[in-house]
Amino acid sequence: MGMLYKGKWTDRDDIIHNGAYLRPDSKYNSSISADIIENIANSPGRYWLIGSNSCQWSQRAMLMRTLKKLDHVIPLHIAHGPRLEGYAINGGKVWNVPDTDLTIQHLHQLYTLSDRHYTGRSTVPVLWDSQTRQIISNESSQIMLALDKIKTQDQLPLNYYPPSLNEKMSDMDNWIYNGLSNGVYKAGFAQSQDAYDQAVSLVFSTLGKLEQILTENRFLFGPNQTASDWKLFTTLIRFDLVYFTLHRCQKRRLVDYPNLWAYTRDLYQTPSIAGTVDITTIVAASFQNDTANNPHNIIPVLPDLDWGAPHNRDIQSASQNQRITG
Ligand SMILES: N[C@@H](CCC(=O)N[C@@H](CS)C(=O)NCC(=O)O)C(=O)O
Repeated sequence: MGMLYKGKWTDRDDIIHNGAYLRPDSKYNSSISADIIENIANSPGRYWLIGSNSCQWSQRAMLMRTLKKLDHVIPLHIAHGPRLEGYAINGGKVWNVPDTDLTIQHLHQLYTLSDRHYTGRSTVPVLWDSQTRQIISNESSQIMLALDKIKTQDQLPLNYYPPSLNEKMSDMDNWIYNGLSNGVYKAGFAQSQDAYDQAVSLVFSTLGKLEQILTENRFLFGPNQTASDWKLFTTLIRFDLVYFTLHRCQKRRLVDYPNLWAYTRDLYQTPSIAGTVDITTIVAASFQNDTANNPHNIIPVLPDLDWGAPHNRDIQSASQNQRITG
């Protein structure tokens, strides 16, 4: 896949250790300051979100932008195209870095614009400050949290991080990340049987426990959606399409878990969300860019999944269906 080393693109990877995949921490991982959050609201068009339609981490940030009605405040650029040096920024063509006369072709060039000695992976999503030409964050969870805090006039007063759930959400997010959301990558990128076995076992024990939790609750923490649900959603929606086959997580499909499958449809049917899900690109880009698992670049035929089928989960908590505001 390749990465930047001291500002230069190299073939190094640094992600497999003893046969196991180890996702490096994002380099711009700190929490986004209150000043920047205020600036985002007050300077529409200054901060850009760069994401990819195939990537579950990008989709988390893109979802939050949509849920919080920030589309006119934070422009979105979708990175796509052949990955010659990591992510192409604009389908193989050049892209004008916003508010500059600079053009780039690869995502990694945005990283070296921000820090010309950057060492690390160049990943999406990126929150980019077009004024200072700096990456503000390349960590989806920090971007989500910051977007949730932005207040604009025409926004619904929704809060996906209710303060009362702070600790519980953080525990839930870590558990789901380790077992499932990153677990499917540990399974898919494993280079030893042992590493694969361990990862897959954790994937399915996590799914089993989630199925249980969703027997009692419409969403992870009750009748209201939280950011934890949206993080989980971006993994679940890819499960039968990509992780089941390409990453060999094939003990059970998402559709074999009645609660999880209905829960995923419930989230998918939330207004404006379907527009952030590009099934065709999720499948095509995942299969075309994983030459280790799919050397001939064959894109599989999509499974028949009816995302629009009634989910019937609102019945469960109709009496308590009040939004948390904040
Ligand atoms: N922890 C990061 C992970 C981001 C990430 O790994 N993105 C993948 C795409 S799904 C990527 O850009 N990979 C390119 C690479 O590792 O070179 C986040 O949640 O934002």
